[in-house]
Amino acid sequence: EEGRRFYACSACRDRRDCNFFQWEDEKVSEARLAAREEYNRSHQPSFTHRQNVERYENFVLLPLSKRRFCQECQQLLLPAEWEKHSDHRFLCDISTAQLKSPSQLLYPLENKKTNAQYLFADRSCQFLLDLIIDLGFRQVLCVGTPRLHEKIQSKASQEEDFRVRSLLLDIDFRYSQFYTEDEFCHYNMFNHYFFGGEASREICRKFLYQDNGERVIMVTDPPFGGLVGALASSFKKLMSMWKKTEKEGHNNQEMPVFWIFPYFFESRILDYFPSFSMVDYQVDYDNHALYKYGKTGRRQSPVRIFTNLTPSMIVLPVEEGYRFCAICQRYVSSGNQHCEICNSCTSKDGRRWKHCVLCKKCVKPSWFHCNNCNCCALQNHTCEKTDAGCFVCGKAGHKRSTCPNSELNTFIPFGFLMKGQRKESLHCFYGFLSLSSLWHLFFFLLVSQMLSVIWSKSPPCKICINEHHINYFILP
Ligand SMILES: C[S@@+](CC[C@H](N)C(=O)[O-])C[C@H]1O[C@@H](n2cnc3c(N)ncnc32)[C@H](O)[C@@H]1O
Ligand SMILES: [Zn+2]
Ligand SMILES: [Zn+2]
Ligand SMILES: [Zn+2]
Ligand SMILES: [Zn+2]
Ligand SMILES: [Zn+2]
Repeated sequence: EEGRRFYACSACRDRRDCNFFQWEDEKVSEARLAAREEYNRSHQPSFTHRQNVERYENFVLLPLSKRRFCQECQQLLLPAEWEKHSDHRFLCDISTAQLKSPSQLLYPLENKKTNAQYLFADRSCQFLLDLIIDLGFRQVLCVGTPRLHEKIQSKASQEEDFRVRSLLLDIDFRYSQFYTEDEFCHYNMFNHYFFGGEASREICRKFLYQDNGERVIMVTDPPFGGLVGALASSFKKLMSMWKKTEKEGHNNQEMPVFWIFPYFFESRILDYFPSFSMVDYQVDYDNHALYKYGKTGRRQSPVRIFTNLTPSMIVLPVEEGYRFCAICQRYVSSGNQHCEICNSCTSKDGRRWKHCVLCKKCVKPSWFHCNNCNCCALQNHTCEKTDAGCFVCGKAGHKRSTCPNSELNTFIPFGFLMKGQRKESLHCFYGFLSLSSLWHLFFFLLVSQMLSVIWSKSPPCKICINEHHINYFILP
């Protein structure tokens, strides 16, 4: 049952996007190392960040009629380069306003697991910025939040008395065409890696040190398919970078953080950050199909803000139906009723939850208590027989939801077993494959036949929002 440890690409997390693979204890031959180096050299972006900054400086000097953007290469073009892109689709007359909104100009890399670029709807982006300003923050470290960064940057360049500054850390190198080295660092948030080396890390460190780090907040919105553990480890490193600033008298403080993530990851995030709590605010996006329309006709989003700031400080818009619960001392969504027995506003998804006396907790409105399973579940669920053992590891005495071995045996396509994947991956397609019994293999073949028919029309996974699989398990 022991897994074998290996290295793979943390940024892509899909072998179709990046096939790097190496056993932990593998000896790699000189020839293979050289081939790898060569591959890396030939796959560098065509321009460095520095070159891109210089190109941008030249670009803004051009008259409107000479400003082109190649949509196929996702690149600003200087007149000398037009020829090379003549049979590509391109945009003309790129205005200063367009240059200040790169997230509108660039197409979102949303199909790839790697980027999962879901951009904030303006309503949510404005809400975040207003909140940040009202809380008195002046430096915003934007980790994978290009749209928030862009809003801050363009306000700062237009309004003289706007004092907020921001630095974007993101894996999407296309942004290096629009921002200087002080405004954008090419960064992998799954392993805390600065592609620009020590100089780039130093820019980040300096940014966190401004004002003695007193008014810094980090706002991050990672791809939802990513491992919480890997993200948490990187965020802890960023937080400890901040902690090293010499702040008088508050050495035990944590850097304030907004981590934007779906509500069903709450327990995973709290495992790593016990000081965090979930805010009821529903974060909206422009470009994904995840939303369901609620009874009120308003879109319901499962995405929330997790923060280490005191909940009562996070004021949510009353005009959108949020209200303050005086007992819980926090703003909650309109449907979230205070339960007298739990003594808390217990809803996680915005709907009104109901209390189950037998489970001793509040549950989703669509759930009923099942005497077989001894817990609440959907009416038409299939009972998990306790004597059949756990769904994940097969051992008796617990169910898959509490399986202590669920980190094991997660199957990665093309035949590699990976240890270290955690429970949250189990809801996904690949996690499904991991359950290594023949029965599951058979069932998988059956389902994949069905899937191939409906594949093109299949909705995104309700849980992690990736589009290429459907969730099979609904987490409790
Ligand atoms: C869910 S989107 C969030 C965008 C945000 N809602 C906004 O509108 O500004 C995820 C962002 O993280 C970035 N990203 C994806 N993988 C990353 C990685 N390994 N390291 C750093 N950034 C990454 C993407 O390029 C994208 O900008
Ligand atoms: Zn082109
Ligand atoms: Zn309450
Ligand atoms: Zn209750
Ligand atoms: Zn119950
Ligand atoms: Zn049951």
